[in-house]
Amino acid sequence: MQYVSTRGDAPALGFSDAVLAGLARDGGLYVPSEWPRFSAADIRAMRGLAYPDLAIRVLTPFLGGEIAAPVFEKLVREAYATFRHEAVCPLVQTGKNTFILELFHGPTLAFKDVAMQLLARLMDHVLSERGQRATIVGATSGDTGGAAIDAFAGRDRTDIFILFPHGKVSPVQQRQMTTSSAANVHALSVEGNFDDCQGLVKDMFNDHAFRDRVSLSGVNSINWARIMAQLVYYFSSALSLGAPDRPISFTVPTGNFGDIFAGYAAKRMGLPIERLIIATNDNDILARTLASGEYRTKGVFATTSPSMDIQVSSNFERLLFEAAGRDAETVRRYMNGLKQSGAFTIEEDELQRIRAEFDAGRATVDEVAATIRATLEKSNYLLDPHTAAAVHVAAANASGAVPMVVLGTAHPAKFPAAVEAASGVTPALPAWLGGLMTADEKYTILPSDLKMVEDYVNRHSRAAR
Ligand SMILES: Cc1ncc(COP(=O)(O)O)c(C=O)c1O
Ligand SMILES: N[C@@H](CCOP(=O)(O)O)C(=O)O
Repeated sequence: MQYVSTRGDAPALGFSDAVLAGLARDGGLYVPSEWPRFSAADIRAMRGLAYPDLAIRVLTPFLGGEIAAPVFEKLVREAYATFRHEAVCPLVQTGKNTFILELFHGPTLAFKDVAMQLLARLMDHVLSERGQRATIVGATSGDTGGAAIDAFAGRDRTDIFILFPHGKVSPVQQRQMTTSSAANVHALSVEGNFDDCQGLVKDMFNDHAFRDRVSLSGVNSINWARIMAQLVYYFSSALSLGAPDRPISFTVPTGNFGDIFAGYAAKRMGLPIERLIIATNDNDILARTLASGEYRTKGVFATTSPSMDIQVSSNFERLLFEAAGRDAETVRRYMNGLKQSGAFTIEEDELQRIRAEFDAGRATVDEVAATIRATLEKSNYLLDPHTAAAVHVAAANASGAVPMVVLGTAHPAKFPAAVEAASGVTPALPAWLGGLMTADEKYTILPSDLKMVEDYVNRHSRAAR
């Protein structure tokens, strides 16, 4: 198994190199050179597997034989032992044919833990084998940062630098990034929005001299291993609802398009997914794009679901690559348009291919609040605002006959102010996170300036040469 760049101008890499590379050197994103396929019989044989065993079965084809089976099994088992629910990602029924896939039972109460706990262990393993160190950079609108810091804190082979938008994440999210006492953790509060943070991270990767000097690696969903780990829970939930003998639809609260792209990947691997529904908040660029064919950025609005306050949705590039029949030149043209004028128009046949798999909808701040309230009243289930956006969009798109699984991406206690305002209930943090809100914070405020961020990273990275 090799990994190829969506922009076609970077060398194809094996699994370990693709994981360490993060972003390809041509600015593109790595995807597998071909999608592994499971037959219906293969999928049927996965029924009843515990989550770690399922992960081993589903993910092994992506490794290209580069990680020995017993090593990979150990890393997977350790990663999911950090979760506080025996099922790892349990499925909860909230309506006649509607379900919430709870992805927030990991250490930081967000779906990011599912991939990050495995990615940190994989990177550590590859770096140890090679006797190398790496500098990790990541951009976050709130959840990726905390999950990455938890997973990488104290690891000797990596220093981690997380860029978050100053004053635009929830207090719980901020503290999950700023209260780590590990010496290898650096929380950087950037004067800008998430798109600025993500732009800085991509610019660091595209500055090849800097990239090589500090041995740069990334933990955002630009890193293929993030998407790979996230596709396992599409299998686990579909299997428990009757796959491969029954189709399932998924609605996914979407920002950077990583989580829903994992669903697309699962479908390409043979999982019978009927519809993939993109749910956005007021930052509805993806819903507008599916409706009009034009991807056009406009200002970012601050909402009650801050982790989805995104305009430049990185992983949409991976979908464009597939929709264009893996034509890297088309992707380069679209991405140049985005860089130069903040917009591009998708060719009609490619748009039709995207619409054949995906629907999209939007939930406003008021609709999110109403959904939190109504779901508590009807189903006695307390949603976080991101999951609520998806529940709202799912209701408008459900067919009734096909089970609809909504991805529950965060625990409501990460967003107590919004949840309380909507429902009157203040969700409590689990006891094991009890000290979070009183621990000392440590972070550095930086302007949204590439040179200043690179200088900071250079001075604090142990991998810098
Ligand atoms: C709670 C929550 N829901 C949804 C999303 C959107 O996921 P993605 O960026 O993979 O589309 C995020 C951020 O990634 C998030 O933190
Ligand atoms: N919503 C994310 C934004 C970064 O997304 P990623 O999946 O590319 O890491 C966040 O919470 O940080």
